[in-house]
Amino acid sequence: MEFKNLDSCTSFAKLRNQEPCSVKDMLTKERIQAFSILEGGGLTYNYAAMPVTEATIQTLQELSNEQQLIEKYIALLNGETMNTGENRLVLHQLTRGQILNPVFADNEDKGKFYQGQLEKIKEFSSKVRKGEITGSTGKPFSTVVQIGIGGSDLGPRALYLALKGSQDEKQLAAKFISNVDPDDAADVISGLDFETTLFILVSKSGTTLETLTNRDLVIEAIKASGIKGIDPSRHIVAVTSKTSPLASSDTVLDAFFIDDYIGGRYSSTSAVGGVLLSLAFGYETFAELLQGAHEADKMALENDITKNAALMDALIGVYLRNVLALPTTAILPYSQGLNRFPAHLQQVDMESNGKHVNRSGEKVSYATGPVIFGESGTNGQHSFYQLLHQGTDTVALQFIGFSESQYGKDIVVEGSTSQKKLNANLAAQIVAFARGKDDKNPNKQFEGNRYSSLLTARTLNARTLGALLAHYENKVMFQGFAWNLNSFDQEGVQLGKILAKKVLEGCKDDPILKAYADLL
Ligand SMILES: O=P(O)(O)OC[C@H]1O[C@H](O)[C@H](O)[C@@H](O)[C@@H]1O
Repeated sequence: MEFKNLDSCTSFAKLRNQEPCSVKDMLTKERIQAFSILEGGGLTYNYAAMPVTEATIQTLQELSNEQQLIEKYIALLNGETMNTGENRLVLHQLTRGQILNPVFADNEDKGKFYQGQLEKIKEFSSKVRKGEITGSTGKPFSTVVQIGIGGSDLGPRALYLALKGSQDEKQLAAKFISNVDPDDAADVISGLDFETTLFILVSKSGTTLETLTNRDLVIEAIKASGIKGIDPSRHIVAVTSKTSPLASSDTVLDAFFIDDYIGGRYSSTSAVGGVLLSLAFGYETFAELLQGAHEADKMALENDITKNAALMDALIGVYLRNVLALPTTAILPYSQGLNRFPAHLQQVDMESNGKHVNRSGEKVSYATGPVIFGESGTNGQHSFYQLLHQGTDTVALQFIGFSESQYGKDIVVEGSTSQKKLNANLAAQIVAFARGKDDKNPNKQFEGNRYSSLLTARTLNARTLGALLAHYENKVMFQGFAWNLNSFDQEGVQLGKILAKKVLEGCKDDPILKAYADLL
């Protein structure tokens, strides 16, 4: 396997020399049908409104071959040390099922280890949901609160919100405490009945300041509640690494484990998301989510880019970033359930590929990960779409849509249901962005040629959600390979943490830090 920079690829030079095309006149019914890829898990990726021709696609295929994107994915699945910065394997796909060879590390079969944790989650969540495991005063649990930050919060939270509307059976309510701002915890705690609340303390490292602080805050609040006989340790479970300080703690009801080979932002399909989702919706729902993700992971092995949605999305993304020089990507789900999904993808994408050096630590001379932002539609239309339509920057657009709503509670107003109105808006936006509109008045002129892709499924459920999650994780992975980055470490978040510690220690010898600290 060869690791080389994007700008040393002959296929990339070829791509740059091709005449860019405009989607303005290209969008036809035939193209919409043809430029579509079935992804596992009931998901379809459509790239008809992306500025690519058959020639572009051919060259992107050459780039995929030249950068050995599939070979690198295979190596990752087979347990090669792809996270070179931290000298770790990268095994999040294995949390949803084994695809290739068994992977051995730390003297164990890692697939079996993750499976073992799943079994444990299944049993525990079932007992809690049946009331066989209760709080310390004997009442069954009815609420779970996840305490965690970054990958231990964003993914699980986004997935929980996405599935809340697709379940009609018994649900345990879930809430989240992440920020070290005490108002976050205070707000959540104020509405809780501690006797029926189970806290899930999630920290892979077991050392994250925010999470440990919030744990202590919660324990103090439980103690201060004055509830007779309440024991905080019977209301907390931990999700962490076996070696973390939280694991050895006798202050928790139970502990579930992940390991160093699951990056925080890729941990939603491990115990980090599994405990919460299984408690809230039942283990079967979590298993369906894993199944959807596993199906998409398997599809991502396809060499032919016209049959591999995540790979195609990744390569078109590279084209937009490195040939058309677009700095930003907007994630636009036309689904209220996905309203925190863009926030999760910000971490997945920007923490993975927001890097300026390659795997060998050399500075690269091309653009890497884009800025990601997003909001659910149609809300976003009434906010930032003005810039998307008529601003001076072209933003790469990624729409997500579903034919059916989750709750199915809908009425016909003026001849159409709300779901129809939602999807009519989505279709209209894609066409408006691509085609634009001529007008004599420059203020009302839409240039068009603004590119978008569309991920669709019949409805947002556990399986399609799992596939959607895997789609983006795999897209980011392929882009990291194409850019020759290590997408699996995150050194860039360290400096601020270290300086914050210095501030807490009294700033010692740094007058600038002290000046800022004194402002607050
Ligand atoms: O799960 P934890 O070890 O508490 O880590 C929580 C978060 O901390 C760091 O800031 C990392 O940048 C994130 O990738 C991680 O998800």
